[in-house]
Amino acid sequence: MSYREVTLPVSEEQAELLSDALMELGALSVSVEDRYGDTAQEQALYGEPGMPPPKGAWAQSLVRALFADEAQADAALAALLAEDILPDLHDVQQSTVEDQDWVRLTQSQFQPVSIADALWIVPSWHEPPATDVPIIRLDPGLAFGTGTHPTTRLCLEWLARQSLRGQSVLDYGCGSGILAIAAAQFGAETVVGVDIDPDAVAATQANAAANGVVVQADLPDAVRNARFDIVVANILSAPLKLLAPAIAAHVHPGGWLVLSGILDRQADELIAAYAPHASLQIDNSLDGWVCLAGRTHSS
Ligand SMILES: C[S@@+](CC[C@H](N)C(=O)[O-])C[C@H]1O[C@@H](n2cnc3c(N)ncnc32)[C@H](O)[C@@H]1O
Repeated sequence: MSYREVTLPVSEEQAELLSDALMELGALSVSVEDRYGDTAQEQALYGEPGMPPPKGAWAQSLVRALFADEAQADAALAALLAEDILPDLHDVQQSTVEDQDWVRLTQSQFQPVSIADALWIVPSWHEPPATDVPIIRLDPGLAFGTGTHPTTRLCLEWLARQSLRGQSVLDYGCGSGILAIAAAQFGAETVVGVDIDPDAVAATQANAAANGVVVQADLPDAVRNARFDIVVANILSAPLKLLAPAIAAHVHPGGWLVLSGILDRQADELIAAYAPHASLQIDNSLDGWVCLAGRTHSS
């Protein structure tokens, strides 16, 4: 069995109208994605404090609609033209999508990941490797962080190089809780994860419990006046810059601040934004991303 996929490049304003129209016209599913996803031009749609609320689509979006067959896809496109929702079929593409075991296919994309020979991240459907190093059991879910993304990996590698015994660690923007769980498994005494997304807070709580470690997960307000020996924040350049005073204020004087989610070309700007609070340097880079680390000023 196969399906017919129709792909339409659209502007932000058109994305919702077109998605609704495609569903009305019998699409089995419709998804909207960043036309420039996974490139240097990709856009984040976070609702950051002090910034406009998140939008429903990207400036240049791709709408993908799945139809039962080619005839239904053609009929839907004809209706969009007749209704003047589409001016022409110039940039519209169609392709055949073979039916597959989607669960198995998704699972096959998440293999066990080894971090610096110091940690394994293993999905629940895989046998854990025979190893002496800590293992995090983690499945992809609603919250970001499976260990496969370079920004997460860079933070995990930094944590793996530290001696965390007796240290307090804050994972700012904890997503799945992967960094917080790793810190706890590496021996940190107190570990807290905060996130503006309640789904991420719930995911961190569930993942920490599933891995048998104690991580306190909450919304950022819960740690308003708290300080830690180490703060790791894997967010993105724009929010990291905006939050510089707030994030830096969570680090004890002379403690470590580790920032990720930063493209190579954004490193200097971030180092400058944090200069009043900490002496950051590029710790490591991977696939165009850098991780910055440094100690906060002593007083
Ligand atoms: C790229 S994910 C990182 C997840 C995980 N820490 C990792 O390294 O894989 C960024 C996370 O930061 C959260 N986030 C974004 N802006 C934030 C903010 N202003 N305060 C707290 N969390 C934020 C997002 O909801 C998301 O879960």
